[in-house]
Amino acid sequence: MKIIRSKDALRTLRRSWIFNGERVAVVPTMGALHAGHLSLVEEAKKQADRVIVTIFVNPKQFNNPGDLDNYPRTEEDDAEKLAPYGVDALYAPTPDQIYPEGFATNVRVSGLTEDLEGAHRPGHFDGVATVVSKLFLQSRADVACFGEKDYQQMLLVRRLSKDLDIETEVIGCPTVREEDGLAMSSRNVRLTPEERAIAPALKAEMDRAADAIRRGAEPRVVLDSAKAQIERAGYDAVEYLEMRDAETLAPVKDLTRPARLLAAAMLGDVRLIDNIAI
Ligand SMILES: Nc1ncnc2c1ncn2[C@@H]1O[C@H](COP(=O)(O)OP(=O)(O)OP(=O)(O)O)[C@@H](O)[C@H]1O
Ligand SMILES: CC(C)(CO)[C@@H](O)C(=O)[O-]
Ligand code: BAL
Repeated sequence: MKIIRSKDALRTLRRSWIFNGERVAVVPTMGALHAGHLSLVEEAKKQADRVIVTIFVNPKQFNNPGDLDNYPRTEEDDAEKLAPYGVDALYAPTPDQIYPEGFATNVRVSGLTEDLEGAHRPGHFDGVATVVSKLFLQSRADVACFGEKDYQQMLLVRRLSKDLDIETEVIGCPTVREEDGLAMSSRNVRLTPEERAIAPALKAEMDRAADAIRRGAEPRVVLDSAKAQIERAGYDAVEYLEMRDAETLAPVKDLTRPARLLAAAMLGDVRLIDNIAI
């Protein structure tokens, strides 16, 4: 696996692959890799001949400076984790390769990003859209794998790729979970043992709520009661727990179209998100 720091080196490598008619996949990450990321790498291997994993902790998408400072950075371990997966290149650019002196462009996807995560993390999705546009254009990959764990992010990336005529197809991959149902996330390592024991309550209550709604209970009542249960289990605050159209994320009141439950909640100073199909 080659470790690449510059966009020029990435371009040279990609050109040699394209010259041989090989398909290229990219898996964008912020590092601190876990089994969720590795499932994206496995899907990328199925989709293409060559796989690039990117690691870049993107300052532009952190709305909270403490979160950026505390974000785990474990590049050596990450490279070791990737080694058995037959990844061709690890692209871990220096910041100037993404945001050179004078950088002044902002990519914003409207509509999809204004609510849910967008409402609670101002500026976050502009940062994601901007960096993902750059990673797509620098890698010129045929496909990119994104996790459903960050469902709103996956939809916005799909939208921007279509809107900007970027020829990178966005593939969504299912959320990988711990045995007790907690969605794997790089931020989970910041939970104390007590918080880690409480953490599965979020998914458990979402499952219970989804069952009740499928059986015909009134969604608003079910979701309000699920929020209260999550807080009773020990979460500090549920920021949102909503039922939305699975494609547009518009609010929905019934199950006439595929829908999704999406939630974000604070546990101590760690913010966890999750979503499930309903
Ligand atoms: N549990 C998971 N299952 C499937 N994909 C995942 C999972 N966790 C993260 N991903 C995906 O991996 C990619 C990189 O995500 P990222 O590096 O932010 O990891 P993360 O664990 O989501 O970290 P964070 O703590 O920032 O949420 C994204 O496409 C994300 O959706
Ligand atoms: C897509 C991404 C790598 C952009 O920085 C990030 O938001 C993430 O890790 O999900
Ligand atoms: N996993 C999405 C990136 C973020 O939370 O900043």
